[in-house]
Amino acid sequence: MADLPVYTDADPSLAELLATHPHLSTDPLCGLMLEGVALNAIADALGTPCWVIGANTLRQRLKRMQTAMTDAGLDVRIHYAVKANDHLSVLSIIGQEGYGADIVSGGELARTQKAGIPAQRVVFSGVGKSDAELEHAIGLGIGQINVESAEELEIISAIATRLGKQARITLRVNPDVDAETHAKITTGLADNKFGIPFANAAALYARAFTLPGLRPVGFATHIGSQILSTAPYHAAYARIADLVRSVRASGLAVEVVDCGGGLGISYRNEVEGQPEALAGAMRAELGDLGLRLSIEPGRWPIGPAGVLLSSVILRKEEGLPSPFLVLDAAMNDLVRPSMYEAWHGILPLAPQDFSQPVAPIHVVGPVCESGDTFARDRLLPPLGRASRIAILDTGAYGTVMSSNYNSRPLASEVLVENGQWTVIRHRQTLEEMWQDETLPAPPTGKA
Ligand SMILES: Cc1ncc(COP(=O)(O)O)c(C=O)c1O
Ligand SMILES: N[C@@H](CCCC[NH3+])C(=O)O
Repeated sequence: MADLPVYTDADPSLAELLATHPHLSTDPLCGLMLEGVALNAIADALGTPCWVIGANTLRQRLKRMQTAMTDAGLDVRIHYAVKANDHLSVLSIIGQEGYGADIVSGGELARTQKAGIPAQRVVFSGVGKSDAELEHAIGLGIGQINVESAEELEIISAIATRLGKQARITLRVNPDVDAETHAKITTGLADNKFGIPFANAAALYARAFTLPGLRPVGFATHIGSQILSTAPYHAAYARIADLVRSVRASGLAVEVVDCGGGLGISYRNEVEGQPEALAGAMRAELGDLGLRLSIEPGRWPIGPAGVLLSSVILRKEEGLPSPFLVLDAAMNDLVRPSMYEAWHGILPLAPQDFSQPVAPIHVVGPVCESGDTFARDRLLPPLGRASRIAILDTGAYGTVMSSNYNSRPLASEVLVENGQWTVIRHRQTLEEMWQDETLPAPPTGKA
C-alpha cells in the first residue's frame, strides 16, 4: 500500500471509475450494472432516487478484512460499525457471516437484536450513553462497553451493581494522534470529545478494578474515519501498547485491545486503505502482547458496495457561465458532499452515454440551499431531462444520514444478491412522513 493518498488534479474518467469499482460493469444493451443487475431495470420499477447495495461486495470486502488479519497471524474479531449503514438486511448479513457489531445508541442495539446478532458480539461505544441505554445493554449481557470518561465509569458501575450484573468494559483511550483526515471526522486528537485522555488512562483503569459491577478487560481506541495512511494507526497503537505494558507492570490484567475502525476508501483517485496494511500496523505494535484484538470497520466494507440512483429533472443553462444538471436526489438523501465537501463518482446509466464526449457541468439537487451540490464542473456526457445517473460509493453514511428536509420523502432501497434484486425499503409515503406528528387539540372551553 502506498503510505500516502495519491491525488492528481484530474478527475477520474468514466472508464477509470468503472475500472476501480469491480462490482460495476456496463452492458451494451442494459447500461450500468451492479453485481450483474441492470440499474435501469431497478429505476424503471421503483423510480428514483433509489439506493442500491450489493450484498456480495459487502461479504467479499468483510472476508478480505478477516483474511488480512488471519494472514498476519492475528486473532481479530470484526465488529461492523452499525452507524455506517444500519439497515436490518445489512445487519442480518453481518450476523449470518458470524461478525459482531459496534454500536453507539440504544436504537442501534435494538437493530442488532432484531437482526439476530447475539448481544455478546456487540460492543457499545459513544461519548454520551444514556442511563436507559446502558441499563438495556447491561441487562442484555452486551459483550463490551467502551467507557469514554471517568464519570461514565462510575455510572456503569452503579447501573450494573443495581442490576446485579458484571459489565465487561474497556477504556476508550484518546491517543492524541492526528488521523490525517477531515477535521469533522477526526476523533483521536486531545481536543476531540472522544475517549479518555491518555495521561489519565492508567489510573482510571486501576480504579475500574476497585469498582463493583465492572469487569475491566482492556483498552479501545478509534482515531477517526476515512484514514488513508497507515502512519496514524502505527502511532496510535504504539501508544496503546505502551499503556498495556505499563498497566501490566503495575499488576493489572489486560486481555483485549479494540483497534477501532476508520480505514478509508477511494472516492476519487486516492489509493484506498488496505486491510493488509492495517493488520501490519496491529501486528507490529500490538502483536507480541498476547492480546485478543478487534476492529470496528464501517465505511471500508460497505461504502463501495452502494450507489444512489437519480434522474435528471432538467438542465439549466441559459445565461449561465456553467450549466447545472438538476437531479431528483438532493442533500437530504446524500449529505456527504454538502457536509464534508466530499467527492463522489457519478456514472450515467444509459449504455450510449459511455461513448459520448464529456463536458463540465455542475450537478445539484432541488433543495433550497446552494450547498445542495453534488459536484462542480464534473465531466459528464450530454445528459438531459430523464437521463439517469448513479452516485458511487454511497453504501456508507448515505441512507443513515438522510432526512426529510424540504419535506422530501426518504428514498427506496434495494439489495442485490446473487444476480437478483429485492426492495428492502419502499419510498416513504407522505402519510408516513407526518404520521408521528400531532395537531394541537382544539380548545375545549372559553378563555
Ligand atoms: C467508535 C467508532 N468505531 C468505528 C467507527 C467506524 O468508522 P469507519 O466507518 O470509518 O470505519 C466509528 C466512526 O468513525 C466510530 O466512531
Ligand atoms: N459521517 C461521516 C463519517 C463519520 C464516522 C463516524 N464517527 C462520513 O460520512 O464520512
